[in-house]
Amino acid sequence: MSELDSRSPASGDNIMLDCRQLTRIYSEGPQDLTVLDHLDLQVRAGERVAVVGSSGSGKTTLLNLLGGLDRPSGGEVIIGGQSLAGLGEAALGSFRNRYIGFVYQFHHLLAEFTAAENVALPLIIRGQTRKVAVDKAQKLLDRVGMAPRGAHKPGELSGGERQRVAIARALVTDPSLVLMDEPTGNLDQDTAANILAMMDELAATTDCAFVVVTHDMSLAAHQDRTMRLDRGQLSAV
Ligand SMILES: Nc1ncnc2c1ncn2[C@@H]1O[C@H](COP(=O)(O)OP(=O)(O)OP(=O)(O)O)[C@@H](O)[C@H]1O
Repeated sequence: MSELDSRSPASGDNIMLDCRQLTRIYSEGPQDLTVLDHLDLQVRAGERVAVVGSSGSGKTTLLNLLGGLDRPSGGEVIIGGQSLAGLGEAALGSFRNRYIGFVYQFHHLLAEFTAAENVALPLIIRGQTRKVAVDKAQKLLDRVGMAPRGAHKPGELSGGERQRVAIARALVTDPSLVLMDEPTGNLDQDTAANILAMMDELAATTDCAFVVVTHDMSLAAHQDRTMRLDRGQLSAV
């Protein structure tokens, strides 16, 4: 967080993610659909928050706004003191690459690249040399227990292994915020337990904030707190 710390008033009070009055209205259909309605959420550095809610309640919509993949109809998302509203498209892309890690159930690893190359890619995009990027990628792969499989392409890995590679890729840039959508979906219990243990270690050793969307109540219970999304608002569970 060093670069953000120096320019961030919000990080002084330890709030890493600050959503204020976040509203998203879809206007494409015959009727406007208000999915998020003046939603507030604060997540501290090093804190893990689970978001649960029924299908269609707006969890993906929320994650997309938090990750700067979509723009709100109202309100704002502030990460480490930086309002995403203040960033144009190119700056938003760089900010995302630098400060936000994404882990989705369908991990979108690039099939033609090895696991190590997939993990190194966000650093290469950021302008790091290939050597620096690959060295750091190897460290992250080691951390998720995947170092011996770094030379394999995604098609040669199991679902759980691919998910661990995706987590390494999300963390390789030392993000301030990690957004996870069903990170243990499709995984067997042992692999899911491994991933939970890894998240515990990360939360204890970095000041990264986590927002974890899940239907899995045991995964939710494992986070520091759980919020339920309902009718466009979050409330504590
Ligand atoms: N681009 C869009 N245009 C119009 N409506 C949309 C759009 N994206 C999502 N919606 C609607 O917004 C609501 C919330 O969708 P969202 O995908 O955020 O829910 P969710 O909680 O992630 O659901 P699930 O758990 O089933 O994945 C749904 O009614 C959905 O149909």
